[in-house]
Amino acid sequence: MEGDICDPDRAAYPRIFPPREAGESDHQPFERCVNFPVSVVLPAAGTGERTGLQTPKQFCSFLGRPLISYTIQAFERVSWIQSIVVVVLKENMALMTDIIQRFQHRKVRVVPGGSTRHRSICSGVLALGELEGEESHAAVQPKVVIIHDAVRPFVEADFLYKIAMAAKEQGAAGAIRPLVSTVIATTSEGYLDHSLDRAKYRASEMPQGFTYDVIYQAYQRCTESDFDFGTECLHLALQYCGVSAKLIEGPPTLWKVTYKRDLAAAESIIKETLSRSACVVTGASAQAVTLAGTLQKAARTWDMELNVIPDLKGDNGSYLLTEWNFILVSGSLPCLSEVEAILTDFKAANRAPLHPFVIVWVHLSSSDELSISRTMAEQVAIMDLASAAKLQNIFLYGIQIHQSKEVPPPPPPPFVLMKPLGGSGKPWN
Ligand SMILES: Nc1ccn([C@@H]2O[C@H](COP(=O)(O)OP(=O)(O)OP(=O)(O)O)[C@@H](O)[C@H]2O)c(=O)n1
Ligand SMILES: O=P(O)(O)OC[C@@H](O)[C@@H](O)[C@@H](O)CO
Repeated sequence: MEGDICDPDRAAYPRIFPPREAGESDHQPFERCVNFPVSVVLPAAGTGERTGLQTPKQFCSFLGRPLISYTIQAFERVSWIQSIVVVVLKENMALMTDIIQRFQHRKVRVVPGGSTRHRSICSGVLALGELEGEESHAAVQPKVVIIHDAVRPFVEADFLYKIAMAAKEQGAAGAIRPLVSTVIATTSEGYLDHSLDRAKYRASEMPQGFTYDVIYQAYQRCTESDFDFGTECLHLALQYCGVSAKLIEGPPTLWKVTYKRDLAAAESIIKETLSRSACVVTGASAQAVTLAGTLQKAARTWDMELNVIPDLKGDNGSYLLTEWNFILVSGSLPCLSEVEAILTDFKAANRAPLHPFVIVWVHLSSSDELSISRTMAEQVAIMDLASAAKLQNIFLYGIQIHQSKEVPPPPPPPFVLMKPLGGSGKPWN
């Protein structure tokens, strides 16, 4: 049914969420989902000439991670998207496969692109009709295809939901934004011919959605000239399938990375949003899970996203590659081995810590017999560990929350960071 609540663990996904615009609705803890198969085509076979860089912009790295990995993650975290086809130049297919493996992306297939964006998108759409390998078990031919430029990393699940639902109803749907500049027509001699009434026009952005049949037919019927010079999929749907797309005004975060300045803007947004997310590792301790749950609820009021996981093993290992702030909550007697283990995991993940990581070790102690000497010894030990971690560009903080057995536990304190033990980095928030 439309709007079914599903995937209540959505918060468990690693998230990059674009800065909230004034008045935007608060982050929803649950995700609306659709009840028909939806797949995504991410055209990423361009060369990014307008950036003036050798590296195509979709492969430019921010905080040790290529731009396209952030875009893929934005779609991966949407549980009702069954599969993602990334379309890259043949010579970049090995690189793209490596990125998928390194950042443990799921539901992703790579296909070769073409000499123009339309040819690349068409290649992705055709691939959705030819399911192969393990994909054929997990995914079916989609009812709706979402097409989204791989260089638009800031896209939210709520907007994708709107586009998918409108595409299913209407056959096609697209994101639009108000024009910033007026559109004018020029004469062949380079003079003004006429200007368009800006109020009547909008900028066509991405994501766009189409029923599979519409976009498939549109590409079957369009001309070579469309393939070579066209820039608008919505036009093909209208021209060759008679489907007039539903237009939905999107948030300003849907902009496309086109010029070098856009790369700098994207990096600052990624950094800003990453500083507002953290991974809480609770271990097996029920006490730690309780505190983490309280923290997660409180963090939402600070516009922060906390992913709560028991450990960093298996699939959760991907957090070591995508998260920058970790809160290790240990309810047992302080065992530095948990901290040492996470530092070892970081080393094994071979993260190039160009920017400081932060690990906050929260130790809940309820024993009244904690001897002063023991506490001192632990503090010295963790400060030594923090000094060693700092050489890896990891700032280790320690917080000890001691509650006596005699006194009922107080409400969890507002999460205030202590001065770093041994580190000297800025508190992460
Ligand atoms: N033959 C092409 C050209 C573009 N794209 C993709 O379409 C998206 C939007 O295109 P654009 O911003 O124009 O990217 P480039 O073509 O790489 O940029 P430029 O025109 O500056 O070279 C990008 O993700 C790009 O990789 C594609 O898949 N295949
Ligand atoms: O023309 P470019 O390849 O730079 O970008 C593609 C854009 O035209 C396209 O993403 C939107 O305008 C929606 O169709």
